[in-house]
Amino acid sequence: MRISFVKMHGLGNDFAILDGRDGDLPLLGEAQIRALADRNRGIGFDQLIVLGPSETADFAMRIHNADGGEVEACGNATRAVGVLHGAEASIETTGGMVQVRPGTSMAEAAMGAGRFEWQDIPLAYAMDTREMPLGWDMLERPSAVNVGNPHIVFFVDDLRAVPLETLGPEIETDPLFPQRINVNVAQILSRDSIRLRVWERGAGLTLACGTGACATATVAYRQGLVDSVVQVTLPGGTLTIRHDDEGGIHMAGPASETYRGSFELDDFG
Ligand SMILES: N[C@@H](CCC[C@H](N)C(=O)O)C(=O)O
Repeated sequence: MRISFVKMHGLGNDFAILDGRDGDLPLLGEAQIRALADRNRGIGFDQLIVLGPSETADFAMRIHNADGGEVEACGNATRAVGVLHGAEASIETTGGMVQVRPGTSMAEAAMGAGRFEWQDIPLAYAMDTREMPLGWDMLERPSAVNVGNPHIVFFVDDLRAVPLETLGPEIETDPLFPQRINVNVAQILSRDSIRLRVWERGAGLTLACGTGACATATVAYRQGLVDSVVQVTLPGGTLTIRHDDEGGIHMAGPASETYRGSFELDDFG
């Protein structure tokens, strides 16, 4: 079976998008997704995005990391899918409902409110974003927030000094996090500017993580470190994150199509 895809990216966080909104896509297995994600032998992407029909929203979006695992939310893909769709839309994800409003090579997305919990266990000290008494080497006293998907956020004085390529996988797979976790390391530059690097669960170091930017900005805002509108700069570029009066998180930033193609499913297991 031949399957068409659209390759897109948001700040260099890249996706292959399969459009099954008319309902005729087969379900791909984890091994097939891993093979397609291979940057030498497959298409190569951080996440595979599968669009489908929805009874509660304009359409549904399922998200798979490069390791094949299905996850709940993806901020950069939300904007990319908005640009692909070309009109304002509500999108059902397993992490909740999101709204997207596309412009030219950019989109704004309403990502919902952050839930201050630690994986399945809402902890008293995590509920109000207080720092948690935990540490991994030079990364200490994180906060945890769920913005559809789970994130842990560390604030540091010098982002460049953090070996995220070694600490990221260690924290992601710590037995404290049975569902694994996205690891954000951030430096506050001013009340409206944050510098951020993210080790993504199931994808590793990426050029940008939209939900990571939302998670980091919302923790920083709740802790009084930044204003309600903040620029979050990742290796791939900058997102604007805004908090509304109800606690909703809004993200704005670029997204664009790279190319279109197709693959033979049998070639990928
Ligand atoms: N790149 C994404 C997040 C993708 C999912 C994440 N790795 C997870 O496992 O939750 C974004 O832009 O938000």
